[in-house]
Amino acid sequence: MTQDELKQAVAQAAADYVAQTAPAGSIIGVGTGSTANFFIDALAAIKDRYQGAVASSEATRKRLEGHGITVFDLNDVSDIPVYVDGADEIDGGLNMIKGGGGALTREKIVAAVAREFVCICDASKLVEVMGKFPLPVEVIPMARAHVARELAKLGGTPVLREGFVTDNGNVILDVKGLAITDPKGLEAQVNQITGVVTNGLFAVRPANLLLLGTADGVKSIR
Ligand SMILES: O=C[C@H](O)[C@H](O)[C@H](O)COP(=O)(O)O
Repeated sequence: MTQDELKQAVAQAAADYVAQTAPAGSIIGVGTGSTANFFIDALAAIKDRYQGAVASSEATRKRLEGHGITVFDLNDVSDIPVYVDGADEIDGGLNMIKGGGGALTREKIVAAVAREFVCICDASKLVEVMGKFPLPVEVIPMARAHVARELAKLGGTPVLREGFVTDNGNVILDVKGLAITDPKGLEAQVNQITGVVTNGLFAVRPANLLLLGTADGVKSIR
């Protein structure tokens, strides 16, 4: 199976899971990225059961609307039974690195409201210790140099994502060389740096369920 076929398989498994568990008339949280895009396409087939969705990025909002799915402002929504999104890396404790597409902050906000986080990945994303994938950190532009110096003190090598601006008007520093043995501690530590909006570690709020696309089929890991 190709990587895209694995992503499509987990996206379909997630849509089936949503159909089984999310109450009719509810609002679904939707992530960002190539795997989430396959999920949006699968969600379109069952869209009439739901009121609509909350999007974690402008790209996701456009794709949802392209399928005729109503997109709600998160401020108008108090209950999201399930949030479905991909990840750049995920470990056995279902902690994740996200933000390869730069949508980490809105993803973290929607995930914070959701009752359940379902992560959908192909098998290449499951790792023992996270950190091979550079950790994305969203930063207020005027704080870029200060935050970079502070991240270097933590042992990382921050690299500005050139020519990229987030949906929130900020920049991204991708931090290489971090061995993430304490994901929750590092998530909190990086978020303490003044000028950081948030970082791509999802450990304070890890996934509840991983649907992993493998050559032997989709595996469910809790
Ligand atoms: O900002 C992007 C998101 O965190 C994505 O969920 C993540 O980068 C994984 O994307 P993909 O499914 O394209 O590998």
